[in-house]
Amino acid sequence: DDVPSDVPAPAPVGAHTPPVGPLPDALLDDEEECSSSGSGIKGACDVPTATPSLDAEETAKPTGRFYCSHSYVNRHYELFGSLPCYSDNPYRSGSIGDFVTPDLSDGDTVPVAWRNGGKLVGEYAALVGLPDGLSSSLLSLYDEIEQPNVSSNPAADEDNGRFISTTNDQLWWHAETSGCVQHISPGDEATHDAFLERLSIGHLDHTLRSIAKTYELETLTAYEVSFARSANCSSLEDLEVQPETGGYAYKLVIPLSLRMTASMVIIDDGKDPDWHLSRGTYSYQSSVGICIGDNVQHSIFDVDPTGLVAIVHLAEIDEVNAPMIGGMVGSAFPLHVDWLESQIGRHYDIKNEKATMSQGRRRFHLADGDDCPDESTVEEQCRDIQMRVDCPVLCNVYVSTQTANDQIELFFASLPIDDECIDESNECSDFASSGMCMTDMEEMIEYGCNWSCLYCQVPSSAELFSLGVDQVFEYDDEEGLVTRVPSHQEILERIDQTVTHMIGTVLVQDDHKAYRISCRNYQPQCSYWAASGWCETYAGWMSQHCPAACFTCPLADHTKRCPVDKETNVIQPGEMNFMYERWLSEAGVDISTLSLDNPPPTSVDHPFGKLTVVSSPYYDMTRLLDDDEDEDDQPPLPWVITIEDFLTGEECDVLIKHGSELGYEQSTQYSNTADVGGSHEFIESESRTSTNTFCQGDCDADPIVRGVIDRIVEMSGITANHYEKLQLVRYEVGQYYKEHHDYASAHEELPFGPRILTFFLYLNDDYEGGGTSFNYLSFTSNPKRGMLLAWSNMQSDLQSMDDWTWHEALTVTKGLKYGANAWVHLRDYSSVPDYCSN
Ligand SMILES: O=C(O)CCC(=O)C(=O)O
Ligand SMILES: [Fe+2]
Repeated sequence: DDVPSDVPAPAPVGAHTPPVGPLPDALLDDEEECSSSGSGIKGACDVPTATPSLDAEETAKPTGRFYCSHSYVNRHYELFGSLPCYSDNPYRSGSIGDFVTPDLSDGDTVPVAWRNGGKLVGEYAALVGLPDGLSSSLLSLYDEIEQPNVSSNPAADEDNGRFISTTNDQLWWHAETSGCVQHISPGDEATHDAFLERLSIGHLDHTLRSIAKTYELETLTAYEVSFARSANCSSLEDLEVQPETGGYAYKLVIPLSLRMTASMVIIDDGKDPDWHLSRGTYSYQSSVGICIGDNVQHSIFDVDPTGLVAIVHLAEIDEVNAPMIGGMVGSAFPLHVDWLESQIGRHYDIKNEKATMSQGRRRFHLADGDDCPDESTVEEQCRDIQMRVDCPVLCNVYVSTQTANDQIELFFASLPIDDECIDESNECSDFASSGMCMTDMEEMIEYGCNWSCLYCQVPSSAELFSLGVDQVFEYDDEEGLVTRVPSHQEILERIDQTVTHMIGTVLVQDDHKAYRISCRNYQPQCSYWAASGWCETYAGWMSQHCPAACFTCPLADHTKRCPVDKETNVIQPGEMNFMYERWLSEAGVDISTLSLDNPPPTSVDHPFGKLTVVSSPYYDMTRLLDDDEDEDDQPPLPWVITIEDFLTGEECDVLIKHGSELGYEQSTQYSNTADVGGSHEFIESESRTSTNTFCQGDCDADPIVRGVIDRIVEMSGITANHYEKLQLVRYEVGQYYKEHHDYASAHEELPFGPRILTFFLYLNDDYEGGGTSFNYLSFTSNPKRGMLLAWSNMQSDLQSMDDWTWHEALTVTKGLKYGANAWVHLRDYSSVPDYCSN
């Protein structure tokens, strides 16, 4: 064998420290001849045998057909050694020469570079010895894409690629890139995963580790993968340039099915119009891949219509290069920057098992933009790359949050099936979705709702369990509340910790039983906020909206989060009527003599205005009852009273003015059904078509408004902290508020308690219709500007709502109606935080 045995070796990676400094002169020499014969793998010229010596570069003077020299470099241009290349490139005349590789075994990584006129080119390229199983593992995957489909229907071009759905539920994107190369890349993340799984079967992690060592990278992530076919290439057309990432992004090309003639060119820059003539080519060998890095122009060219390679894009992803890589949208799997960042530090594990896949890939949760099309047109529209970037969830590009539940599902799957765990009533799922598993655990157990409530000793239902809504990475912090923006990594860690908390505590510990259905993330930004410290800063609010991310499941229950203190009730049972009786006595009526036989007068002068008794417990109710109704079954009649001129005209005008300034909005109604977390919604409803606003800010601070509130306080004897802000209402012609009650049972469980009284104020009267009608009391008010209408919403015993005081605001038939509600609560209202208010 003519080949000197001391040709510099592809030394085991990391086995030496490369010398630093300028290139030795010897390497700047011009072409040298290859020394004749031998039995190299190329047949034409012997390939130097690899040996681990680094001292012999000067003696490595290949002769014969080797005519250029090239160097091993790392990414700092430090010299490792040199290898000859040979001159008789059969396809290109005038090229400097082809690179010749030694035999590489699995894990050997040889950084390579051509040298041209003393200049090193192709700075970040390396040959990589591949594990034996890798090609066959990937080929088997390619076979599953129904090859005939690929080869008989070449896709037109990049923009007109097409999706191929395979029988095993994979989705591939098949497009022809410039020239003659067809790319077949995963069309969704599940397929992407399948590809990575095959890579891991082939021990890709081992290869990646070698590459990472060669380039002195901490980590490598296989962020994009595809198959490439060189179909009908007749010239060097498929020129690509790796982006400039400072040495952190690479692509590894793995030969799968090639003839000896299939080649790849690597060149230095695109400035030379004859670039393809100026640099050498590299011919593939079966178990050697080529890793191409920054700024390296390269191309598959020519001659092998069946040529097939796999391309694995690798990067040490960080905040700097993620946007650069992410900017190169161009496959069916758009490289969203957020997605890339979320893969930081991810590496393929050495184990072949699927279970270790989680080591290699970060589950990623991305939200769709606002303008995504509806489902029906998705298939067509999602062929557009931009659409796939903008609507990744809709287009099924990235893993949806549901799969953050993978671990949870595994957890459930690992549990024994508990046959005892059943529902004994069909109503259980409704109970569960209304939050009763949390608030009424004893009843739910009695009903036998163990399954729906996940109460079983071993909660064996992944189906019902949820971490809540999809989590996102972005938060538009308009109010500037976030003091520290969390990194994606931190957000993902928070999601992981949430899963761990669920599996380790919530789903297994008895004291968390009640919260298994309700402990969720109710907002998409929960993990973001939690990672930024909000569980501490905004503890109460977060425990309502994000109990899962804050690990505060028991506080999902508002009775725990917002305790009710009945000791602070402003009136005691039986005292409800005292207020009205005091009014009468203030108007000179002797209330001690009042009885059914001696009812109060219907009209008296009160210091605050002309007082009319519309209804009182001393009035006869029989006229209000149907024939079949018995008086004894009915609660006593309530007090309903009007006081004319309670407000001055000026006060009315000021309130109307403030209402207009604040802006009236479509009114809502309070929903009595709680969501799973025990919160109640305000819903727009057909039964309330008017608009309203709340008197806050300038309105509430206005001395004239304060005067009105002081008067109501004096009149009621209940201090201002028990009132909601005045609700200013406005009805246009045709608007109304259908029969309803101001009492809301859900308020009983809230810190401020139910609305015991309503003071309704009429602010104008230049309209028609619009009276307030109490159908059970056969009374409809006759609106007068400045008039107060006062009634009780609860019976005097404070045990239940007063059914007599259902009421409605009749349709306004002409003009505009303005009014105001002052609602009085049983307990303090003003200091109750928002997160305890519904
Ligand atoms: O506008 C009215 O007359 C009554 C309004 C009312 O009942 C309410 O807003 O709750
Ligand atoms: Fe009302």
